[in-house]
Amino acid sequence: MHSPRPGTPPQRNIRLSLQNISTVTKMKFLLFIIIFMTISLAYAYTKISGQMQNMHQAQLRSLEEETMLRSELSDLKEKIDGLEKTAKTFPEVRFLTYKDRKRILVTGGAGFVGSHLVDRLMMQGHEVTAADNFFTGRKRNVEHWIGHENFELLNHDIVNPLYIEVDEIYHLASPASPPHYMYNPVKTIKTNTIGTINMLGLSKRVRAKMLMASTSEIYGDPEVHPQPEEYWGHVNPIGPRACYDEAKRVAETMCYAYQKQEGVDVRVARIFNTFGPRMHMNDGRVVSNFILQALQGQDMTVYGDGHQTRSFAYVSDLVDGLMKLMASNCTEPVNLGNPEEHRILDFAKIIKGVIGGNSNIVHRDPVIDDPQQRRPVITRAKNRIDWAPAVPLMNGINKTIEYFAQELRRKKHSERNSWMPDFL
Ligand SMILES: O=c1ccn([C@@H]2O[C@H](COP(=O)(O)OP(=O)(O)O[C@H]3OC[C@@H](O)[C@H](O)[C@H]3O)[C@@H](O)[C@H]2O)c(=O)[nH]1
Repeated sequence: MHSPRPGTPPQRNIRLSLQNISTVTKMKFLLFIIIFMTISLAYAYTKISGQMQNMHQAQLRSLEEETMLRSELSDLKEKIDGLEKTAKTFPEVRFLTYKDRKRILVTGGAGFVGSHLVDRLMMQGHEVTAADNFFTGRKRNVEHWIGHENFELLNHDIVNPLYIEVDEIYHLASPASPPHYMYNPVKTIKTNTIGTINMLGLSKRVRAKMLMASTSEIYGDPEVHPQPEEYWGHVNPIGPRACYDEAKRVAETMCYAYQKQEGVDVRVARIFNTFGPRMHMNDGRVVSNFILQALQGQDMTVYGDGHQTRSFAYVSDLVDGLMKLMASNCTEPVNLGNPEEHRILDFAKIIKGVIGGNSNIVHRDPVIDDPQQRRPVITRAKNRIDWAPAVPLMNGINKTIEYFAQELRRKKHSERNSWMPDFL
Protein backbone atom coordinates (compact mmCIF):
# COMPACT_ATOMS: atom_id res chain seq x y z
CA MET A 1 0.00 0.00 0.00
CA HIS A 2 1.26 3.38 -1.01
CA SER A 3 0.55 6.24 1.27
CA PRO A 4 0.16 9.53 -0.55
CA ARG A 5 3.21 11.40 -0.84
CA PRO A 6 3.43 14.58 1.07
CA GLY A 7 2.41 17.47 -1.24
CA THR A 8 0.18 15.24 -3.50
CA PRO A 9 -3.30 16.82 -4.09
CA PRO A 10 -6.25 14.84 -2.43
CA GLN A 11 -8.24 14.16 -5.77
CA ARG A 12 -5.39 12.37 -7.26
CA ASN A 13 -5.24 10.30 -4.11
CA ILE A 14 -8.87 9.21 -4.48
CA ARG A 15 -8.52 8.25 -8.15
CA LEU A 16 -5.54 6.21 -7.14
CA SER A 17 -7.60 4.46 -4.43
CA LEU A 18 -10.50 3.67 -6.93
CA GLN A 19 -7.99 2.21 -9.33
CA ASN A 20 -6.97 0.00 -6.56
CA ILE A 21 -10.57 -1.42 -5.98
CA SER A 22 -10.90 -4.85 -7.49
CA THR A 23 -13.28 -5.52 -10.45
CA VAL A 24 -15.29 -7.96 -8.32
CA THR A 25 -15.99 -5.30 -5.79
CA LYS A 26 -16.98 -2.93 -8.57
CA MET A 27 -19.38 -5.53 -9.96
CA LYS A 28 -20.85 -6.08 -6.54
CA PHE A 29 -21.35 -2.40 -6.13
CA LEU A 30 -22.99 -2.10 -9.55
CA LEU A 31 -25.26 -5.03 -8.77
CA PHE A 32 -26.19 -3.45 -5.52
CA ILE A 33 -27.07 -0.22 -7.32
CA ILE A 34 -29.16 -2.11 -9.91
CA ILE A 35 -31.03 -4.08 -7.21
CA PHE A 36 -31.57 -0.92 -5.24
CA MET A 37 -32.90 0.91 -8.28
CA THR A 38 -35.18 -2.01 -9.22
CA ILE A 39 -36.61 -2.25 -5.73
CA SER A 40 -37.11 1.54 -5.62
CA LEU A 41 -38.80 1.52 -9.00
CA ALA A 42 -41.01 -1.45 -8.01
CA TYR A 43 -41.93 0.30 -4.77
CA ALA A 44 -42.70 3.55 -6.57
CA TYR A 45 -44.73 1.68 -9.17
CA THR A 46 -46.80 -0.11 -6.51
CA LYS A 47 -47.32 3.11 -4.67
CA ILE A 48 -48.41 5.04 -7.77
CA SER A 49 -50.62 2.27 -9.16
CA GLY A 50 -52.26 1.90 -5.69
CA GLN A 51 -52.96 5.56 -5.61
CA MET A 52 -54.35 5.47 -9.12
CA GLN A 53 -56.58 2.55 -8.19
CA ASN A 54 -57.83 4.46 -5.16
CA MET A 55 -58.52 7.48 -7.30
CA HIS A 56 -60.38 5.31 -9.77
CA GLN A 57 -62.46 3.70 -7.01
CA ALA A 58 -63.19 7.11 -5.50
CA GLN A 59 -64.36 8.29 -8.90
CA LEU A 60 -66.59 5.24 -9.21
CA ARG A 61 -67.99 5.80 -5.74
CA SER A 62 -68.79 9.44 -6.40
CA LEU A 63 -70.48 8.43 -9.65
CA GLU A 64 -72.57 5.88 -7.76
CA GLU A 65 -73.39 8.45 -5.11
CA GLU A 66 -74.38 10.97 -7.75
CA THR A 67 -76.71 8.45 -9.41
CA MET A 68 -78.23 7.61 -6.03
CA LEU A 69 -78.72 11.27 -5.16
CA ARG A 70 -80.29 11.93 -8.54
CA SER A 71 -82.81 9.12 -8.05
CA GLU A 72 -83.56 10.25 -4.47
CA LEU A 73 -84.08 13.78 -5.74
CA SER A 74 -86.45 12.64 -8.45
CA ASP A 75 -88.37 10.54 -5.84
CA LEU A 76 -88.66 13.61 -3.63
CA LYS A 77 -89.76 15.78 -6.53
CA GLU A 78 -92.42 13.22 -7.36
CA LYS A 79 -93.59 13.24 -3.73
CA ILE A 80 -93.69 17.04 -3.59
CA ASP A 81 -95.64 17.16 -6.85
CA GLY A 82 -98.11 14.66 -5.38
CA LEU A 83 -98.42 16.64 -2.16
CA GLU A 84 -98.94 19.84 -4.08
CA LYS A 85 -101.76 18.20 -6.01
CA THR A 86 -103.52 17.07 -2.82
CA ALA A 87 -102.53 20.12 -0.77
CA LYS A 88 -105.46 21.59 1.05
CA THR A 89 -106.50 24.90 -0.38
CA PHE A 90 -109.16 27.05 1.22
CA PRO A 91 -111.64 29.39 -0.38
CA GLU A 92 -110.38 32.98 -0.22
CA VAL A 93 -112.33 34.36 2.71
CA ARG A 94 -112.89 38.07 3.17
CA PHE A 95 -110.36 39.83 5.34
CA LEU A 96 -111.79 41.61 8.38
CA THR A 97 -109.72 43.66 10.79
CA TYR A 98 -109.91 42.84 14.48
CA LYS A 99 -112.52 45.59 14.86
CA ASP A 100 -115.03 43.91 12.54
CA ARG A 101 -114.08 40.26 12.96
CA LYS A 102 -116.37 38.39 15.35
CA ARG A 103 -115.76 35.19 17.26
CA ILE A 104 -118.83 33.10 16.53
CA LEU A 105 -119.93 29.81 18.02
CA VAL A 106 -122.29 27.60 16.01
CA THR A 107 -123.65 24.71 18.05
CA GLY A 108 -124.62 21.88 15.73
CA GLY A 109 -122.08 23.42 13.34
CA ALA A 110 -121.40 20.14 11.52
CA GLY A 111 -125.09 19.48 10.91
CA PHE A 112 -127.26 20.17 7.89
CA VAL A 113 -128.22 23.82 8.60
CA GLY A 114 -125.22 24.51 10.85
CA SER A 115 -122.65 23.64 8.19
CA HIS A 116 -124.26 25.97 5.63
CA LEU A 117 -124.23 28.73 8.22
CA VAL A 118 -120.55 28.02 8.99
CA ASP A 119 -119.77 28.40 5.26
CA ARG A 120 -121.37 31.83 5.11
CA LEU A 121 -119.79 33.11 8.33
CA MET A 122 -116.38 31.86 7.27
CA MET A 123 -116.66 33.52 3.86
CA GLN A 124 -117.48 36.78 5.63
CA GLY A 125 -114.13 36.55 7.42
CA HIS A 126 -115.25 35.74 10.97
CA GLU A 127 -113.62 33.33 13.41
CA VAL A 128 -115.98 30.38 13.65
CA THR A 129 -116.11 27.61 16.22
CA ALA A 130 -118.40 24.73 15.32
CA ALA A 131 -119.41 22.52 18.25
CA ASP A 132 -121.06 19.20 17.46
CA ASN A 133 -121.49 15.81 19.14
CA PHE A 134 -121.89 14.18 15.70
CA PHE A 135 -125.15 12.45 16.53
CA THR A 136 -126.64 13.71 13.28
CA GLY A 137 -123.85 16.10 12.23
CA ARG A 138 -120.88 14.93 10.17
CA LYS A 139 -117.28 16.08 9.94
CA ARG A 140 -117.59 15.78 6.20
CA ASN A 141 -120.00 18.73 6.12
CA VAL A 142 -117.28 21.11 7.30
CA GLU A 143 -114.13 19.26 6.25
CA HIS A 144 -113.32 21.95 3.70
CA TRP A 145 -112.62 24.36 6.59
CA ILE A 146 -110.61 22.03 8.81
CA GLY A 147 -107.12 23.54 9.07
CA HIS A 148 -108.20 27.08 8.25
CA GLU A 149 -106.89 29.51 10.86
CA ASN A 150 -110.34 31.06 11.33
CA PHE A 151 -112.05 27.72 11.94
CA GLU A 152 -112.26 25.38 14.90
CA LEU A 153 -114.26 22.17 15.12
CA LEU A 154 -115.08 20.92 18.60
CA ASN A 155 -116.37 17.44 19.32
CA HIS A 156 -118.58 18.66 22.12
CA ASP A 157 -122.02 17.79 23.45
CA ILE A 158 -123.66 21.00 24.65
CA VAL A 159 -125.40 19.12 27.44
CA ASN A 160 -122.00 19.74 29.07
CA PRO A 161 -120.94 23.35 29.68
CA LEU A 162 -118.58 24.95 27.21
CA TYR A 163 -116.08 27.55 28.36
CA ILE A 164 -114.93 29.66 25.43
CA GLU A 165 -114.81 33.35 24.56
CA VAL A 166 -117.21 34.42 21.81
CA ASP A 167 -119.16 37.44 20.59
CA GLU A 168 -122.13 35.62 19.03
CA ILE A 169 -123.76 32.23 19.44
CA TYR A 170 -125.97 30.49 16.90
CA HIS A 171 -127.49 27.73 18.99
CA LEU A 172 -128.63 25.10 16.50
CA ALA A 173 -127.65 21.87 18.24
CA SER A 174 -130.47 19.33 18.33
CA PRO A 175 -131.67 16.47 16.19
CA ALA A 176 -134.42 17.98 14.02
CA SER A 177 -135.90 15.12 12.05
CA PRO A 178 -138.82 13.36 13.81
CA PRO A 179 -137.28 9.84 13.68
CA HIS A 180 -134.01 11.24 15.04
CA TYR A 181 -135.47 13.28 17.86
CA MET A 182 -137.83 10.43 18.81
CA TYR A 183 -134.92 7.93 18.81
CA ASN A 184 -133.77 9.09 22.24
CA PRO A 185 -136.46 11.43 23.60
CA VAL A 186 -134.72 12.01 26.94
CA LYS A 187 -131.54 13.06 25.18
CA THR A 188 -133.56 15.37 22.91
CA ILE A 189 -135.08 17.01 25.98
CA LYS A 190 -131.67 17.38 27.66
CA THR A 191 -130.10 18.87 24.53
CA ASN A 192 -132.82 21.47 24.16
CA THR A 193 -133.19 22.33 27.84
CA ILE A 194 -129.85 21.78 29.62
CA GLY A 195 -128.03 22.56 26.36
CA THR A 196 -129.90 25.83 25.97
CA ILE A 197 -129.29 26.77 29.62
CA ASN A 198 -125.57 26.15 29.06
CA MET A 199 -125.56 28.39 26.00
CA LEU A 200 -127.52 31.11 27.77
CA GLY A 201 -125.11 30.88 30.69
CA LEU A 202 -122.19 31.24 28.29
CA SER A 203 -123.90 34.23 26.61
CA LYS A 204 -124.41 35.82 30.00
CA ARG A 205 -120.78 35.30 31.09
CA VAL A 206 -119.13 36.56 27.89
CA ARG A 207 -121.92 39.02 26.97
CA ALA A 208 -122.50 37.33 23.62
CA LYS A 209 -125.60 37.79 21.51
CA MET A 210 -127.42 34.45 21.19
CA LEU A 211 -129.76 33.19 18.49
CA MET A 212 -131.81 30.11 19.38
CA ALA A 213 -133.06 27.83 16.63
CA SER A 214 -136.67 27.18 17.56
CA THR A 215 -139.14 25.44 15.30
CA SER A 216 -142.56 25.59 13.67
CA GLU A 217 -143.24 22.51 15.80
CA ILE A 218 -143.90 24.80 18.77
CA TYR A 219 -147.26 25.48 17.05
CA GLY A 220 -148.03 21.73 17.31
CA ASP A 221 -150.96 20.61 15.19
CA PRO A 222 -152.13 24.17 14.59
CA GLU A 223 -155.74 25.27 14.77
CA VAL A 224 -154.80 28.66 13.33
CA HIS A 225 -153.73 28.67 9.72
CA PRO A 226 -151.34 30.04 8.52
CA GLN A 227 -149.33 30.50 11.69
CA PRO A 228 -148.28 33.97 12.88
CA GLU A 229 -145.82 34.38 15.76
CA GLU A 230 -148.66 35.51 18.02
CA TYR A 231 -150.25 32.04 17.86
CA TRP A 232 -149.58 30.06 21.08
CA GLY A 233 -149.82 26.66 19.47
CA HIS A 234 -151.62 23.39 19.97
CA VAL A 235 -149.17 20.87 21.38
CA ASN A 236 -149.72 17.47 22.97
CA PRO A 237 -147.41 17.67 26.02
CA ILE A 238 -147.17 13.90 26.42
CA GLY A 239 -147.21 12.75 22.79
CA PRO A 240 -144.24 11.27 20.87
CA ARG A 241 -143.30 14.68 19.45
CA ALA A 242 -143.35 16.37 22.87
CA CYS A 243 -139.66 15.66 23.55
CA TYR A 244 -138.89 18.05 20.70
CA ASP A 245 -141.71 20.57 20.54
CA GLU A 246 -142.15 20.99 24.30
CA ALA A 247 -138.38 21.14 24.79
CA LYS A 248 -138.17 23.86 22.13
CA ARG A 249 -141.04 25.72 23.79
CA VAL A 250 -139.25 25.70 27.14
CA ALA A 251 -136.03 26.69 25.36
CA GLU A 252 -137.84 29.79 24.07
CA THR A 253 -139.15 30.42 27.60
CA MET A 254 -135.60 30.21 28.96
CA CYS A 255 -134.31 32.65 26.34
CA TYR A 256 -136.80 35.28 27.41
CA ALA A 257 -136.23 34.58 31.12
CA TYR A 258 -132.48 35.16 30.63
CA GLN A 259 -133.24 38.26 28.62
CA LYS A 260 -135.48 39.67 31.33
CA GLN A 261 -133.53 38.58 34.37
CA GLU A 262 -129.92 38.66 33.15
CA GLY A 263 -130.07 41.08 30.22
CA VAL A 264 -128.92 38.48 27.69
CA ASP A 265 -129.36 39.72 24.12
CA VAL A 266 -131.46 36.94 22.52
CA ARG A 267 -132.91 36.20 19.08
CA VAL A 268 -135.42 33.40 18.45
CA ALA A 269 -135.94 31.91 14.96
CA ARG A 270 -138.93 29.64 14.44
CA ILE A 271 -137.69 27.47 11.61
CA PHE A 272 -140.23 25.85 9.28
CA ASN A 273 -139.53 22.83 7.06
CA THR A 274 -136.16 23.27 5.38
CA PHE A 275 -134.36 21.10 2.84
CA GLY A 276 -131.21 21.04 0.74
CA PRO A 277 -127.82 19.40 0.20
CA ARG A 278 -126.07 17.87 3.24
CA MET A 279 -129.29 16.49 4.68
CA HIS A 280 -128.37 13.11 6.14
CA MET A 281 -129.13 10.10 3.90
CA ASN A 282 -130.96 8.60 6.89
CA ASP A 283 -132.60 11.88 7.81
CA GLY A 284 -136.10 10.44 7.49
CA ARG A 285 -137.80 13.74 6.67
CA VAL A 286 -140.07 13.91 3.71
CA VAL A 287 -137.87 15.72 1.18
CA SER A 288 -134.84 13.45 1.52
CA ASN A 289 -137.05 10.35 1.78
CA PHE A 290 -138.99 11.08 -1.42
CA ILE A 291 -135.89 12.06 -3.42
CA LEU A 292 -133.87 9.02 -2.31
CA GLN A 293 -136.80 6.68 -2.88
CA ALA A 294 -137.45 8.05 -6.38
CA LEU A 295 -133.75 7.97 -7.32
CA GLN A 296 -133.53 4.30 -6.30
CA GLY A 297 -136.82 3.22 -7.83
CA GLN A 298 -138.28 2.38 -4.42
CA ASP A 299 -141.83 2.99 -3.21
CA MET A 300 -142.42 6.59 -2.20
CA THR A 301 -143.96 6.40 1.27
CA VAL A 302 -146.76 8.84 2.03
CA TYR A 303 -147.77 8.69 5.71
CA GLY A 304 -151.58 8.72 6.03
CA ASP A 305 -153.71 10.04 3.20
CA GLY A 306 -151.13 12.70 2.25
CA HIS A 307 -153.58 15.55 2.64
CA GLN A 308 -151.50 17.14 5.41
CA THR A 309 -149.59 20.18 4.20
CA ARG A 310 -146.09 21.60 4.60
CA SER A 311 -144.22 24.63 3.25
CA PHE A 312 -140.61 24.02 2.24
CA ALA A 313 -137.73 26.51 2.31
CA TYR A 314 -134.35 25.99 0.69
CA VAL A 315 -131.44 25.98 3.13
CA SER A 316 -129.64 29.05 1.70
CA ASP A 317 -132.78 31.13 2.29
CA LEU A 318 -132.94 29.95 5.88
CA VAL A 319 -129.27 30.81 6.48
CA ASP A 320 -129.90 34.32 5.08
CA GLY A 321 -132.80 34.68 7.51
CA LEU A 322 -130.75 33.49 10.50
CA MET A 323 -127.97 35.95 9.76
CA LYS A 324 -130.35 38.84 9.17
CA LEU A 325 -132.14 38.07 12.41
CA MET A 326 -128.87 37.98 14.35
CA ALA A 327 -127.84 41.33 12.86
CA SER A 328 -131.22 42.94 13.56
CA ASN A 329 -132.57 44.47 16.75
CA CYS A 330 -135.62 42.21 16.64
CA THR A 331 -135.80 40.30 19.92
CA GLU A 332 -139.25 38.76 19.39
CA PRO A 333 -139.58 35.29 17.82
CA VAL A 334 -139.51 35.35 14.01
CA ASN A 335 -140.95 32.74 11.65
CA LEU A 336 -138.44 31.69 8.97
CA GLY A 337 -140.06 29.58 6.28
CA ASN A 338 -141.42 29.58 2.78
CA PRO A 339 -145.16 30.32 2.66
CA GLU A 340 -145.64 28.20 -0.50
CA GLU A 341 -147.77 25.34 0.82
CA HIS A 342 -148.12 21.81 -0.64
CA ARG A 343 -150.09 18.72 0.27
CA ILE A 344 -147.65 15.87 0.94
CA LEU A 345 -149.29 13.66 -1.71
CA ASP A 346 -148.89 16.43 -4.30
CA PHE A 347 -145.31 16.92 -3.21
CA ALA A 348 -144.62 13.22 -3.84
CA LYS A 349 -146.01 13.64 -7.36
CA ILE A 350 -143.82 16.70 -7.95
CA ILE A 351 -140.66 14.77 -6.97
CA LYS A 352 -141.68 11.75 -9.04
CA GLY A 353 -142.38 14.07 -11.99
CA VAL A 354 -138.88 15.57 -11.82
CA ILE A 355 -136.93 12.35 -11.24
CA GLY A 356 -139.07 10.00 -13.31
CA GLY A 357 -138.40 6.28 -12.78
CA ASN A 358 -140.65 3.44 -11.75
CA SER A 359 -141.38 4.32 -8.12
CA ASN A 360 -144.93 3.85 -6.90
CA ILE A 361 -146.50 6.27 -4.48
CA VAL A 362 -147.75 4.14 -1.59
CA HIS A 363 -149.56 4.99 1.64
CA ARG A 364 -148.30 4.00 5.08
CA ASP A 365 -149.87 4.37 8.55
CA PRO A 366 -150.40 7.99 9.59
CA VAL A 367 -147.92 9.41 12.10
CA ILE A 368 -149.26 10.05 15.64
CA ASP A 369 -149.88 13.77 16.28
CA ASP A 370 -148.69 14.64 12.76
CA PRO A 371 -149.50 18.35 12.23
CA GLN A 372 -152.15 18.49 9.54
CA GLN A 373 -151.36 21.90 8.14
CA ARG A 374 -148.38 24.19 8.31
CA ARG A 375 -147.57 27.48 6.64
CA PRO A 376 -145.74 30.45 8.11
CA VAL A 377 -146.89 34.03 8.21
CA ILE A 378 -143.70 35.90 7.41
CA THR A 379 -144.86 39.50 7.79
CA ARG A 380 -142.63 40.02 10.82
CA ALA A 381 -139.60 38.67 8.97
CA LYS A 382 -140.34 40.98 6.05
CA ASN A 383 -140.90 44.07 8.17
CA ARG A 384 -138.38 43.63 10.95
CA ILE A 385 -135.44 41.88 9.32
CA ASP A 386 -136.15 42.54 5.63
CA TRP A 387 -136.22 38.84 4.81
CA ALA A 388 -138.31 36.68 2.47
CA PRO A 389 -137.33 33.44 0.74
CA ALA A 390 -135.82 33.93 -2.71
CA VAL A 391 -135.09 30.42 -4.04
CA PRO A 392 -138.00 28.94 -6.05
CA LEU A 393 -139.00 25.47 -4.83
CA MET A 394 -138.01 23.72 -8.08
CA ASN A 395 -134.51 25.25 -8.07
CA GLY A 396 -133.93 24.00 -4.56
CA ILE A 397 -135.39 20.58 -5.37
CA ASN A 398 -133.12 20.20 -8.42
CA LYS A 399 -130.01 21.09 -6.40
CA THR A 400 -131.02 18.60 -3.70
CA ILE A 401 -131.70 15.85 -6.25
CA GLU A 402 -128.25 16.46 -7.76
CA TYR A 403 -126.68 16.22 -4.28
CA PHE A 404 -128.37 12.92 -3.38
CA ALA A 405 -127.64 11.45 -6.83
CA GLN A 406 -123.94 12.18 -6.25
CA GLU A 407 -124.07 10.73 -2.75
CA LEU A 408 -125.61 7.52 -4.11
CA ARG A 409 -122.84 7.27 -6.75
CA ARG A 410 -120.15 7.73 -4.11
CA LYS A 411 -117.95 4.64 -3.93
CA LYS A 412 -114.74 5.68 -2.21
CA HIS A 413 -113.99 7.45 1.02
CA SER A 414 -111.66 9.79 -0.86
CA GLU A 415 -114.61 11.11 -2.89
CA ARG A 416 -115.26 13.90 -0.50
CA ASN A 417 -117.36 17.00 -0.61
CA SER A 418 -119.60 15.78 -3.38
CA TRP A 419 -121.40 19.06 -3.01
CA MET A 420 -120.00 22.50 -2.28
CA PRO A 421 -121.90 25.75 -2.08
CA ASP A 422 -121.77 27.97 -5.17
CA PHE A 423 -119.63 30.57 -3.45
CA LEU A 424 -116.86 28.13 -2.48
O1 LIG B 1 -141.40 9.44 4.14
C1 LIG B 1 -142.16 10.30 4.61
C2 LIG B 1 -141.73 11.26 5.56
C3 LIG B 1 -142.65 12.17 6.02
N1 LIG B 1 -143.89 12.19 5.57
C4 LIG B 1 -144.84 13.23 6.01
O2 LIG B 1 -144.37 14.46 5.52
C5 LIG B 1 -144.68 15.50 6.44
C6 LIG B 1 -143.42 16.22 6.80
O3 LIG B 1 -142.67 15.38 7.62
P1 LIG B 1 -141.15 15.65 7.99
O4 LIG B 1 -140.69 14.47 8.74
O5 LIG B 1 -140.40 16.05 6.81
O6 LIG B 1 -141.15 16.93 8.93
P2 LIG B 1 -142.21 17.48 9.97
O7 LIG B 1 -142.94 18.59 9.31
O8 LIG B 1 -143.06 16.41 10.55
O9 LIG B 1 -141.29 18.00 11.11
C7 LIG B 1 -140.36 19.02 10.83
O10 LIG B 1 -140.96 20.21 11.04
C8 LIG B 1 -140.28 21.41 11.09
C9 LIG B 1 -138.85 21.32 11.51
O11 LIG B 1 -138.53 22.38 12.37
C10 LIG B 1 -138.48 20.05 12.13
O12 LIG B 1 -137.10 19.87 11.93
C11 LIG B 1 -139.16 18.80 11.72
O13 LIG B 1 -139.54 18.20 12.89
C12 LIG B 1 -145.37 14.85 7.59
O14 LIG B 1 -146.73 14.94 7.45
C13 LIG B 1 -144.95 13.40 7.52
O15 LIG B 1 -145.87 12.52 8.05
C14 LIG B 1 -144.31 11.28 4.63
O16 LIG B 1 -145.45 11.30 4.22
N2 LIG B 1 -143.44 10.37 4.19
